Amino acid sequence: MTSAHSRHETGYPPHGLPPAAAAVDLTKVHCGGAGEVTALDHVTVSFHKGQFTAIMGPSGSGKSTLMQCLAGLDSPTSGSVRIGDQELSRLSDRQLTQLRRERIGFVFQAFHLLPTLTVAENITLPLVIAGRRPAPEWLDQVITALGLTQRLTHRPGQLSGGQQQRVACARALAGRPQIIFADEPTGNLDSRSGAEVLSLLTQLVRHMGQTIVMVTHDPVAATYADRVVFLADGRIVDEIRQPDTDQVLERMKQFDLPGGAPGR
Ligand SMILES: Nc1ncnc2c1ncn2[C@@H]1O[C@H](COP(=O)(O)OP(=O)(O)OP(=O)(O)O)[C@@H](O)[C@H]1O
Repeated sequence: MTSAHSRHETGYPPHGLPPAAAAVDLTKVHCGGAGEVTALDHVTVSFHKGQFTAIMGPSGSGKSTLMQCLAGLDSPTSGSVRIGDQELSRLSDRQLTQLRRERIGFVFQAFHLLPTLTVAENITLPLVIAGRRPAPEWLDQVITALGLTQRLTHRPGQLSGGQQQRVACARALAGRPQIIFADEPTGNLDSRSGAEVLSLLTQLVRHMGQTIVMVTHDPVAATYADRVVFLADGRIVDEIRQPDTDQVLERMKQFDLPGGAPGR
């Protein structure tokens, strides 16, 4: 197990390239009916280009909040977020929407496909909405990589859950995003379909240089990643590179122990 370099700093690229995404000293306080909740507490983390990172941690540890802030869907209370060389706080709402459309792909637990559209139409829909023209060669490459060539005229209802999630992955990739954020992408799939989707995500990283950040509760899913970052109580408490299931399970067990977030 590789411990984080310090409790506030983890994941700077060893090769000196700028990261695909980074949070620096990121704090997010949610103000709700029950008062203020510090969901992220001075988090500094970066995500290398061409790497697959999993984010894990107990329920309520801040995983979704971190992903939402990184993707520009939520704004930090303090600290900063960069996608590539672009700091998000400097952008107007309109520029942020444009950045999300052009540079970020999303995959969610629910596939969010439109049932009346074909697979091909679902894949290109975000591009069409954004007024962008799909690049045919790139689309071919994506569709082939995700094994969807024979499914393009099908409707989502004619596909299995795993196939539908592959369509959602193709849709996320269609605009050639710099980074894909995946929130529990296998949460609705049986283990075999989940493994298939995760293998395909891994292929996208290995062969197409895609950068992926995935939130997951599943230790097996996390082992497909190059690196697992652990959050507890809004802080990054550890990371494992080239994880195996035993290491991840062992680390997760510690969260159940009293004071179970060593590294803080
Ligand atoms: N909109 C909100 N308003 C108030 N509190 C919130 C809001 N969103 C999240 N929180 C709180 O912030 C903390 C972190 O939540 P977050 O959803 O980021 O955790 P998580 O690790 O993704 O949890 P889970 O694994 O259960 O999805 C929790 O205490 C949560 O209740």
